[in-house]
Amino acid sequence: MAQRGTLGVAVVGTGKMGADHVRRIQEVTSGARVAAVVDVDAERAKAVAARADGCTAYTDPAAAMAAADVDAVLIASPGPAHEAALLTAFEHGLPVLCEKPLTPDAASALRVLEAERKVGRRLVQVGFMRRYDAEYLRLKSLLETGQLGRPLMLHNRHRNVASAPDWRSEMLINDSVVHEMDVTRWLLGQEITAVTVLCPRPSANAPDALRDPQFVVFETDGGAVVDVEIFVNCGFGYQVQAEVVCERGTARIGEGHAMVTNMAGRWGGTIAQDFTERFADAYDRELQTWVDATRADEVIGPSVWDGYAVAAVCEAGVRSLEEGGRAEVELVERPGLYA
Ligand SMILES: NC(=O)c1ccc[n+]([C@@H]2O[C@H](COP(=O)([O-])OP(=O)(O)OC[C@H]3O[C@@H](n4cnc5c(N)ncnc54)[C@H](O)[C@@H]3O)[C@@H](O)[C@H]2O)c1
Ligand SMILES: O[C@H]1[C@H](O)[C@@H](O)[C@H](O)[C@@H](O)[C@H]1O
Repeated sequence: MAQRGTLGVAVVGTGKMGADHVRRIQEVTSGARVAAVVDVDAERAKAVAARADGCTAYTDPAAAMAAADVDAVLIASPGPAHEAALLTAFEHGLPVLCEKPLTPDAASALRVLEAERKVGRRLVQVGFMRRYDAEYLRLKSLLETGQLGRPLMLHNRHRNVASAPDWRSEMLINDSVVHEMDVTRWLLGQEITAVTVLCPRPSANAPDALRDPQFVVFETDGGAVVDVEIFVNCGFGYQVQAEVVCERGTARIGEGHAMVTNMAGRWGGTIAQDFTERFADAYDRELQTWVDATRADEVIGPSVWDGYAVAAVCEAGVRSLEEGGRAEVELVERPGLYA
């Protein structure tokens, strides 16, 4: 099939991620241009539009998606605004790269799933960027060789320097552990069936009433047990680490030892401070993959089913956090479109 010409992308939401994706499309990605930006904050949209040649600023996503020079949509507005933007994109038959989460809860994710099924073909790639990170890709390839035997356990650490002052305890699950939910399903090829959240004494550095850190345990339908330490006010850096324990060996990523320095009687290195630094390559690869696939009229990568399944796991996680104990995950039957 002939490849489409340069893809005109509308970026919806021009905050931290949206503005970074606009820069990426302009400076890093080939085969795409920013045709439109949308933000409910008109001044912000205008300021970001001014950085891209021939880009129009909008405040209404529907108006941008109706524009003749828009061929695809990148959604980087806050999670609660994703459903409306996705449904509008479906009305126009536009392919979408939607930042995580697909939507903030399983019911709305299911509505998006039903709407995409009505369209009759996949349109959405969900922005679970860790699937494009070089270290995670190496880990996945190693597991696929079968050399290590079957995976039994997966240990994860996910640390952020500091949370925003308005963070609530469930956001550690919905905004952060959401990535380990996707990574678990993708790396192991198994669904998560139950979640247990344990809360140690909160760090004195966490804002008032925030239960930080949390220790989250997943059980999977393949019999694996997965743990996640999530600590969003660790103070010292941004760290994402994973170790898979298999029958014949283990494999660990995320040590961040790309460069080790020796100086003044000490050895060491630096720790990334933020996800835009740690996952810069992953975001670049994610976006280029989406552009290339879209230009070839294909949709690959994390699907609406993945977004829905993770939303259901998040709900179980929040139930366990709020009510204590182990919460089971309920999923509808997987439709053929996502087989
Ligand atoms: N993949 C990752 O690692 C990663 C990292 C950070 C954020 N995210 C996700 O990216 C999305 C955006 O996060 P952010 O940190 O950039 O947020 P942000 O608050 O910095 O920016 C959001 C922007 O969207 C605008 N907005 C709000 N409602 C809108 C609507 N209905 N239509 C258009 N614009 C609207 C806001 O005015 C703001 O400019 C979220 O879904 C978030 O979870 C993903
Ligand atoms: O929204 C961000 C983002 O998703 C990061 O990738 C994650 O590490 C953070 O914990 C979260 O707050």
